[in-house]
Amino acid sequence: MSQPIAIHARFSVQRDNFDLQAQLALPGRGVTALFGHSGSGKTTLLRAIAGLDRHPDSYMKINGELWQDEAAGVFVPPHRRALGYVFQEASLFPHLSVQGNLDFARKRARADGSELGMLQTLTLLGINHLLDRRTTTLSGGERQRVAIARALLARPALLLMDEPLASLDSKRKEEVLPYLERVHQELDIPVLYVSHSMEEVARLADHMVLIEAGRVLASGPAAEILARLDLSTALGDDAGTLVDGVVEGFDEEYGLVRLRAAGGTIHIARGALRSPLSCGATLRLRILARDVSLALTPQTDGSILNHLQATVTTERTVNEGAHVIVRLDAGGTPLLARITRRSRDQLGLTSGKVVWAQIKAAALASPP
Ligand SMILES: Nc1ncnc2c1ncn2[C@@H]1O[C@H](COP(=O)(O)OP(=O)(O)OP(=O)(O)O)[C@@H](O)[C@H]1O
Repeated sequence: MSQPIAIHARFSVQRDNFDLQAQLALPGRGVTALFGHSGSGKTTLLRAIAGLDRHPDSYMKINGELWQDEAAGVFVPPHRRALGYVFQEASLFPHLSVQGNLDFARKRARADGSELGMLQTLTLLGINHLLDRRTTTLSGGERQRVAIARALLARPALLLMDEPLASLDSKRKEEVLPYLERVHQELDIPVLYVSHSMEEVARLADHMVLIEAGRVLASGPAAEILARLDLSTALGDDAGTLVDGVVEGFDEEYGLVRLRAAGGTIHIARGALRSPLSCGATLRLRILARDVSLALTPQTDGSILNHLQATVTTERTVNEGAHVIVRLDAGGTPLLARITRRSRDQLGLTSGKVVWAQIKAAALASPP
């Protein structure tokens, strides 16, 4: 569902070897991922939004409140902006307990902020049992959960997260991600989430801003951006689409889950699910273009389990003419397939042709 725009911003950053020109119009609710390669300008943008760095010719307004308008000489300093900031490494006060850190944030909370009480916040992040602990004795994942709770208790109008999982190993990331998903579901404020991990973006983001070399290449609903052929070069191996499915049953003997998606049934290993799901539960899968192959008839003598009937809509040649990314419509759900140009010619693919998209079940690990 599209959200009304609540954030209007424009930043202009000039550095010796880098310049950023970004115009943003972002929704007032949900997670917006700022996605781009290392050095593309994500942190620069987040710091500008927070007011940690001040740049000329810049502008930032949220919910009708003006934080910066250099043309009019307006600049609200960071400590006066109603925002929470979670950094890569949790910067907690080491001399205070977890409770002390949280009390500090609560004292500084905005009177008119959204009503997320202490108990609700502790429960949301699963940190009730840590209150008496010194922050120096916490694991990395626990520290980040406390840092997120502290940011929320300040009742921000905007939550900024700069790669909050980057300093954690994959096991700790998996520990924290479900809490981020819960925060995402419960919070009624916009979250800007910087990441260069497509896994995190696909899992958390409703909206996406794709940044390349200081420029906004695209901005909009994450599922739409990921399915855009014209961005497939920028996304490289991350090109793929998000597909929503409903669990329709289990194949107990082979440890598989059957998902009903718009284009047909998709099998995925039960062990690849991050939490046990029951029939009727919805699941979002990320299907990478490189994991989809195409056939003119349903192949029953191969190892690939998932076959979705789809229609070719458009295509784009990449990798110096060797590959083609084909965009397909599978019962209303967009899919991308990366195949060789030679295969495209052998199959005689043209717009409107009906094909079978084959997706290896084994490629659909930990969704999305
Ligand atoms: N304080 C600074 N002074 C000078 N140059 C900087 C400064 N901070 C960042 N840069 C440069 O600006 C560019 C953008 O950096 P930025 O940290 O915003 O990128 P990023 O997309 O967040 O990267 P990463 O994913 O690696 O964190 C880079 O070329 C970086 O070297």
